[in-house]
Amino acid sequence: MKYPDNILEVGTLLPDYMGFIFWEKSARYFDGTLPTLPQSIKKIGVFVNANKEEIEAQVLKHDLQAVQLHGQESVAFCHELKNTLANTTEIIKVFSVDDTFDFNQLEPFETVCDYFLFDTKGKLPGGNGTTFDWKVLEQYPSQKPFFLSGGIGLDEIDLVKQILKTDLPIIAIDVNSKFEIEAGLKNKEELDRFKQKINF
Ligand SMILES: O=C(O)c1ccccc1N[C@@H]1O[C@H](COP(=O)(O)O)[C@@H](O)[C@H]1O
Repeated sequence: MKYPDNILEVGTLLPDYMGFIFWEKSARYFDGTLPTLPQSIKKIGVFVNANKEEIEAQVLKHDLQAVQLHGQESVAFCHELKNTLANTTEIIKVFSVDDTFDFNQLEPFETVCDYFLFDTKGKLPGGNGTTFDWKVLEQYPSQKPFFLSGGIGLDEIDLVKQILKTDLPIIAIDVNSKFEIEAGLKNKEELDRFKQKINF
């Protein structure tokens, strides 16, 4: 999300989370002032290999309830960040998935983040607009709840409904570029349709 009026408009749909990209190279880069959203919506800051001070500054400035680490952040970094943010901010660690993804790499992150997020491996760190083959998630070895992400749009409604019927601990369906009129500007009507259809 990027534009205040659009943020407020989408806020009326009461998503559980709303994300703001703090990676300067993104067309969705957010450097404005956040309007006041309903309290139930947790604001996520999305970062790519940012340093601790930068993350902490944005958390304080925008009163973020969660940070999404969308780069190659290490276990030690997540651990340090968790202590710095005094456990009051959720830490979501992103993994870029393809058919060869090794789920063993998750284990050391178990104790240093609150959620995993699985996005599709692509040219960009995120926002590639492509899905990965969710069949690989049959190998998911953990109980930790995760966000399902990567190129999810209206065409994926049936697949989303199917995967939500499995035992996988999916806590959120994360949508982005497939619901855009232009980068950062979301189509509220389409988001509403998606939300009603998946009824999550
Ligand atoms: O959207 C971006 O520009 C972006 C840039 C850098 C890191 C993450 C980014 N977006 C996140 O990527 C996933 C998947 O998005 P999409 O559905 O494939 O467009 C999502 O979490 C976005 O917040």
